[in-house]
Formats: sequence, C-alpha cells, structure tokens
Amino acid sequence: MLVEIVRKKRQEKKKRVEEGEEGGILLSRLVAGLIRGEIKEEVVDNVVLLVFAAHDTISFTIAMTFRMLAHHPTCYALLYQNMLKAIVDIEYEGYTIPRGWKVLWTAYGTHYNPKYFGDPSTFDPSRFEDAVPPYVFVPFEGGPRVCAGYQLAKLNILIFLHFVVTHYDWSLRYLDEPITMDPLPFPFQEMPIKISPKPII
Ligand code: HEM
Repeated sequence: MLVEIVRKKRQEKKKRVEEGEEGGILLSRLVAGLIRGEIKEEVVDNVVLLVFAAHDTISFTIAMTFRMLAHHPTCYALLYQNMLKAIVDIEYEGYTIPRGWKVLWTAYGTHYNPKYFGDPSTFDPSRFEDAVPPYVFVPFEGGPRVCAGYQLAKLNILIFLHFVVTHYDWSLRYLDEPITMDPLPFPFQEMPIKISPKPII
C-alpha cells in the first residue's frame, strides 16, 4: 500500500519538484528527495520507521502509565491534583571502548541501576523531584541519535493523561495481569479498562 502511495505521490510531484518546489509534509519532502535522486528506496522504510517509532512507543507508554497509576492510588491522587493545577516538565560515563567491540546499551541497564535510582523497581515518581544527572534518565536516549519525536511524544502523552485523569473515572479490568516484553512492556491481556465520564459537580 505504501509503495503505491509513494509511486502516486512521485508522479504528482515530479513536475513541481523539477520546477524547484520545496516544502510540504514529511512524505512530500521524502518523495522530493527521491525525485531529485538524493535518496533511493528509503522513502517507504522511513515512513514505516516513523509509524512504528511514533505509534507503538506512545501507546505502550500510555498503557503502562495507567497500569502503574492503577497500582499506586496515592501517586494517582497526587497526579490528579497536579493535573488540575498545571503541566509538568521532564528532561555515559567515560569508558574506553576497545576498537572493534560492539556495544549493546539498554535503557533498562541504566534505569534499574541502584547507583542512580534507589530501589529502582519501585514505582516512585517522586524520585524525579530532585534533579537527575545528565544521561541517566534516558528513555529517548540522547546525543546525536536522540529520539526525533521526543518533544511530540511527551506532549502527546501529557495531553492524553491530562484529559483522562481530569475528565474520566476508570479502573483496570485485570489489575494484576502479567506484563510481557514484545519488545516493549505491555500487559498480557491487552489491559481492558472500564471508563466513564466523571460526574459533573
Ligand atoms: C514514548 C514515546 C517514544 C519513545 C520512548 C521513543 C524512544 C526512542 C529511542 C530510545 C530512540 C533511539 C533509538 C536508537 O537509535 O537506538 C528513538 C529514535 C527515534 N524516534 Fe522515538 N520514541 C518515542 C516516540 C517517538 C515519536 C512520537 C516519533 C515521531 C513522531 C519518534 C521518532 C523517532 C525517530 C525518527 C527516531 C530515529 C532517530 C535517529 O536515529 O536519528 N519517536 N526513539
């Protein structure tokens, strides 16, 4: 399907790109690059990357956030109070790596390191009240390959959370369903929730 969309777009844009047209949405820009011969078949790959990078990450994060909130009513009450008031804000050590080595770093390795986060497996958002050193809390990684959509992702999640928390009452159908890793964490029974608008006071 995507290949067909790109083919159509390419036909539509050919003349305009040859006349020097710039701009448009990401797909238009990628196709323009294709027409100018700057990139080859990477258009489809990039769109697929973006869909997965942008969709599953956000939806899984939101799902796991609600799961944690359901398990921690005190945190939830605090969040609710804060959400009513305002919006929040978020934000390597020097090793010598021998030539030829491949390095596999995972965020879990750092995020579960008790050196940086005491009692790391406890859900405790208050730990972020004190400043965390740079490159220690890195869900979006950092440096030149930092997630290209991290601002959008944070905003998206925050807005979603804000509206659900302030407008709805909800509960998890299976509070303790197991979490599977595939490769992102997600509840095994797909986390059905009961949700209803908050009564108007
Ligand atoms: C909770 C949501 C998200 C998380 C946790 C997340 C996490 C990450 C991480 C860790 C990387 C680095 C991968 C690597 O090279 O090792 C990355 C890369 C990337 N992310 Fe995200 N991401 C999220 C949402 C998004 C969204 C919404 C978009 C686009 C709208 C996006 C687009 C990208 C792209 C294009 C890259 C590749 C950047 C590059 O290699 O230059 N991500 N993301």
